[in-house]
Amino acid sequence: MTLQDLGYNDYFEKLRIDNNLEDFEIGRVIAEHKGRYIVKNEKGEFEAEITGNLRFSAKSREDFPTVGDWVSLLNYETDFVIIHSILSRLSILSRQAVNKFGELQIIASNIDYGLIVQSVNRDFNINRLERYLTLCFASKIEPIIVITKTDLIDEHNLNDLLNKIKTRVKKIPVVHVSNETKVGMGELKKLLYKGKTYCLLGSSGVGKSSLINSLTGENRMKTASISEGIDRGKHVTTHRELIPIINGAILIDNPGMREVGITGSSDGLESTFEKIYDLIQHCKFSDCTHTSERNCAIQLAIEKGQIDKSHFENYLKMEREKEHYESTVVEKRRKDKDFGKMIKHYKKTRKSNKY
Ligand SMILES: Nc1nc2c(ncn2[C@@H]2O[C@H](COP(=O)(O)OP(=O)(O)OP(=O)(O)O)[C@@H](O)[C@H]2O)c(=O)[nH]1
Ligand SMILES: [Zn+2]
Repeated sequence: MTLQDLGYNDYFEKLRIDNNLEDFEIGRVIAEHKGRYIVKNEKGEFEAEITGNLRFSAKSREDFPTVGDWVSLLNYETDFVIIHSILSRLSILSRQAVNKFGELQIIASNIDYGLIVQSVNRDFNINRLERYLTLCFASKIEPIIVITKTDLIDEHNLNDLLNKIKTRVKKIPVVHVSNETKVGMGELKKLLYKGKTYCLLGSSGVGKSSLINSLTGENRMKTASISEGIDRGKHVTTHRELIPIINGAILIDNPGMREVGITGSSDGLESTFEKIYDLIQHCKFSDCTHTSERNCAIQLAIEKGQIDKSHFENYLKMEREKEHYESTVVEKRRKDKDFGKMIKHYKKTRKSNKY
């Protein structure tokens, strides 16, 4: 397997040269577990740890490697390497859950496309679809909508559902598949490009694992755990979280991915609600709430059927959440800072009161 097969390209090669890393080997992080990593390159798979320097200079979670990262390597041993640096990331997917330092939890990096998966039955929900879109835009990941389990409804109902998506979601590819009959798989395959990295986003039970099996052509869930003699004799079970799929594309799937939160809000609303942002710019009332004012640009557009009322309502909801989310993060940071100051002050007075 070459670096290109793992997703390496001219962009990262330029980064390597610009950062004077020509003398280093390069690899991609394919798994992470409690500060230990598996890195893969054309020479094989290696267990890895970060240099002390990287550890001590790290200011936040973002400064540690994550699955999908391209890293420069030191100290080649038979099966062990040291991660010397992380090439700057093209995209970062993080969990909206905020840790005690007010940081997001990073799930994976350098993902090109996000397959947003919803099934035609109970799970189908356009508001949620817009949430996932927003998450993708905020993460710099290109979204593709994949509707699954199409074998469970007839053609008429499927078209209804696809039309519903079309009226609310513009400019995003939508494909529909069945993991049972494999209908539509050909269309999805056309969107899987060689050397591009994908991830699957969607609720539990929508058919993500089945889709992985369809796209790898093997029962991955059986082959995922490989017990190997890494860590010098100690046997650990490692899940490779970066999976080669058809067409030479790459899929990142890890436990965190399944928990990607879409409850908190994020940036990216401008792209999901592009038309609404545009209309707001053109609303002639500067202090308009766009909810009840007469001749408000938004209200007029809704009346004329240019935008969907439910689309606008989802926008309002997500905007409110975003504001709430941002204020809690600011508040949290302020409190942590105050606490830090208090500790400092306490230590200082304790010192000066020594005798
Ligand atoms: N009829 C039908 N059933 C499907 C299809 N895809 C998946 N299923 C079934 O739906 C159930 C859930 O599928 P999974 O692939 O495990 O769903 P998942 O998204 O991976 O779920 P989590 O692992 O919980 O995140 C299983 O019983 C599958 O057999 C499909 O295209 N058609
Ligand atoms: Zn208005």
